[in-house]
Amino acid sequence: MRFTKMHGIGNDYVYVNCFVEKLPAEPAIVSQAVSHRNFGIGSDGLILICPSEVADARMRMYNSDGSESEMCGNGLRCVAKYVHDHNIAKKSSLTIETGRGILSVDLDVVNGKAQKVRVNMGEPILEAAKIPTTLPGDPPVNAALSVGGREFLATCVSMGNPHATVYVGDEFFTTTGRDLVAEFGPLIENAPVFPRRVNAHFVKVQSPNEVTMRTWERGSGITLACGTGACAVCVAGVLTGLTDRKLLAHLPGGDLELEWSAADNHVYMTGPATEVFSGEWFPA
Ligand SMILES: N[C@@H](CCC[C@H](N)C(=O)O)C(=O)O
Repeated sequence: MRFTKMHGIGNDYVYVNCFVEKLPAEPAIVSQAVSHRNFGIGSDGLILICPSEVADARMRMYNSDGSESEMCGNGLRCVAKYVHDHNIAKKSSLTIETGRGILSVDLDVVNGKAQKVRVNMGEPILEAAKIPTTLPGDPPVNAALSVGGREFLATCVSMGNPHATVYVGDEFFTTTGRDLVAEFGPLIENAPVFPRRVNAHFVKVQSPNEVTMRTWERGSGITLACGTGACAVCVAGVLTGLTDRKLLAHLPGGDLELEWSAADNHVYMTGPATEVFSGEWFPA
């Protein structure tokens, strides 16, 4: 199976061009196999770039545990770059069909290659039942969430996929010794109040326009970045009153620029997309 390895600020996926390539097995099985960092290619999951009847291309994304997600922000920027750079649609404005509908993307093209990508991520989903979560509130803002003997205040948003943001102190950003994101991330992901699990974001506010965040992703664990997560953190910051509508998010793999627009209620995400290498994978 021919593939291309790409990443958005370190959130790395194996991309397969399904305009020309056929998967050798079910995507869930392929995702688990290729994602393995020792026995596979090594990635946070698998992303399929497929033909679409309603957009320039369609994205399907699978986490490293094989589960399919509705959306992937870093993946979407990479899909747009691939569609442009590999001549599927040589346009600087593209539409991509995702699990949450058709999203539009603008590319910053330098020497014929897309570098920075701006995505209109659509409106955040704020009804608890649609996120989905059983925490109180539409949406739940600073809702009490007790896991592993610790109390968090969770603000929940869906960007097509479910996110919970908790504001924490410096102890969650030290990775030597006890890693609290590795400890509490899976407990939040699998808490019974999230019937379809959740992506968990641990956030420190630096200023009204700047945060530092670490993520435990549903189905993939700790990643270097989460694009939909950064969008959800932008929305959570406005809902809690902790940050403004325009936000610079520092993630372990790099920075993303976010805006929750008051004009159209859509969230905009801007960041880089990088192609690393292409190859051929031989299924066992
Ligand atoms: N890394 C992604 C999100 C990938 C999907 C997520 N783990 C889920 O299951 O919802 C991003 O950049 O948004």
